[in-house]
Amino acid sequence: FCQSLLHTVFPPELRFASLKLFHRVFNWFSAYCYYDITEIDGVNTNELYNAVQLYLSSSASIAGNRLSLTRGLNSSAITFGLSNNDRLIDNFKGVMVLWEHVVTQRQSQTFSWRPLPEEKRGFTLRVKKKDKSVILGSYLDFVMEKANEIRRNNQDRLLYTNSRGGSLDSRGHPWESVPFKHPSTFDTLAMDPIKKDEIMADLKDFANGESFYQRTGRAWKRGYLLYGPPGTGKSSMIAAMANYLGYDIYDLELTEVHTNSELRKLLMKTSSKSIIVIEDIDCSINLTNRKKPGNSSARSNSSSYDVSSAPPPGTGNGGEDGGNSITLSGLLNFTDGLWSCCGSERIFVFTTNHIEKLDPALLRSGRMDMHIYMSYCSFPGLKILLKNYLGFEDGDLELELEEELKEFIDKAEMTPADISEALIKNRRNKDKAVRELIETLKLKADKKSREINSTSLVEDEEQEKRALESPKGEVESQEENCNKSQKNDEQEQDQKIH
Ligand SMILES: Nc1ncnc2c1ncn2[C@@H]1O[C@H](COP(=O)(O)OP(=O)(O)OP(=O)(O)O)[C@@H](O)[C@H]1O
Ligand SMILES: [Mg+2]
Repeated sequence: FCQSLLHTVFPPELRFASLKLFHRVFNWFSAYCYYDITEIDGVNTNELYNAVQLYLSSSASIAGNRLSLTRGLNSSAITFGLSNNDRLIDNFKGVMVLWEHVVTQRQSQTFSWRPLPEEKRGFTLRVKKKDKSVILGSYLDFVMEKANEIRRNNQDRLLYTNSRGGSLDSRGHPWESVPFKHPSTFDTLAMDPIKKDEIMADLKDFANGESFYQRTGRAWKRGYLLYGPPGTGKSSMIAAMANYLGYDIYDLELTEVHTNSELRKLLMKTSSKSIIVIEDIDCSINLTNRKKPGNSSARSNSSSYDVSSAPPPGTGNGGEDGGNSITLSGLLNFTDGLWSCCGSERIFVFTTNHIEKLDPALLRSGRMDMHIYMSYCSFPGLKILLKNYLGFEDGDLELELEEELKEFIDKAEMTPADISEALIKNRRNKDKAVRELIETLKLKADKKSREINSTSLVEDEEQEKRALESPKGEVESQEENCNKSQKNDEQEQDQKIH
């Protein structure tokens, strides 16, 4: 009645002014303050709204009588949420706060770049005025952190990639994301079990090492360099790492990044508990020689990356040179410099097929903490594949077949990718699969040994020719050299295997 009286008696301006005054007086005497977290902030989606919704879902599922259920596209879990205009009390460090989910109809469609939903949704947080500092200081950070944790535990990990040409999305982010669903785990990864355990222990130590990193004054990050021939499981290893730790993956496409400062901005927008991946780093580094069309040659020379004249990492301008191209030192600053610490708990993984092509600056100790050689399939690796693809447990395989596999697997130099293909083909008939695999291994081993023989034969012939052509004194020294280089080759191979 009062409201209708107010409507008829007072003009709208006066009504508005009196309401404002009423609110001001009310706020003055009220013991509470209120914070509104709306779903849409201007035209952008408010991330805090989504985080609060997820955070409250953990307590709402226990406390609430009426809940709204949601399941995101491709998500594996259902989240509970507060229904419209429902309330929930939360406790943080002994401080009681009240959350209310407020849903109102949007009055009229105002002009905007994209159509807005008809309902206006938001959370209102009610806090006692005396507790304001606690809440603003750490509660909202805690809510964000908790929401991320819930998302990760729901197996809703994300795979990010940098947008084409460095463009930003509608929310101003340079990363685009999709749900990450790679099924690779350390159980499915075929490699030497001792090496695998070592890597898993290293990852766990890293994830649990907050106090260690704090104590030793090191940034909480770790670098892994995965190298080896194609198809030996480098990408699968990255997926296994992410699944093991529950981290998001940022797959950095270096060819889409044009300047060092762009690279830094990308880094700033990554979250903690994530793996930042640069695949085929050797190919990306070659790209640093790119020349911008139309650049003067002097300028492009100075902005290009040159192995011999690469400035030491961390030397300020870092070869930015007007920001025309991304340089090795820019990349090193990305992983190592001050900016690399703008988040925490991050893992950098670089992969390459040709470690020998990489600049020593990338390989020096302390930069990439662990160098992991992904080798051709070894016998322990093969056993894992036989178990996963055909269900062979230890001792299931006939001794004779096992011996044959053991004999030929190293000589054949087949990648786990090749072997898994061979096993998939005959997975309905286990015995046939093993028999065929042995045949393939034998063939490949034979081919390899013939290749080795033929190359050594050619070398011998060449040596003989040279011996005939040159005077006697030189022959001896050439033979010596040859022996030396053979020895070196052998040593190199030994080192690789170890
Ligand atoms: N070590 C492994 N254990 C189990 N499966 C493997 C392994 N290596 C390769 N595979 C299989 O082969 C496929 C290709 O492997 P992956 O993409 O991980 O190789 P890569 O080393 O990253 O190759 P590239 O150097 O070409 O990127 C995978 O999908 C997986 O099924
Ligand atoms: Mg790969």
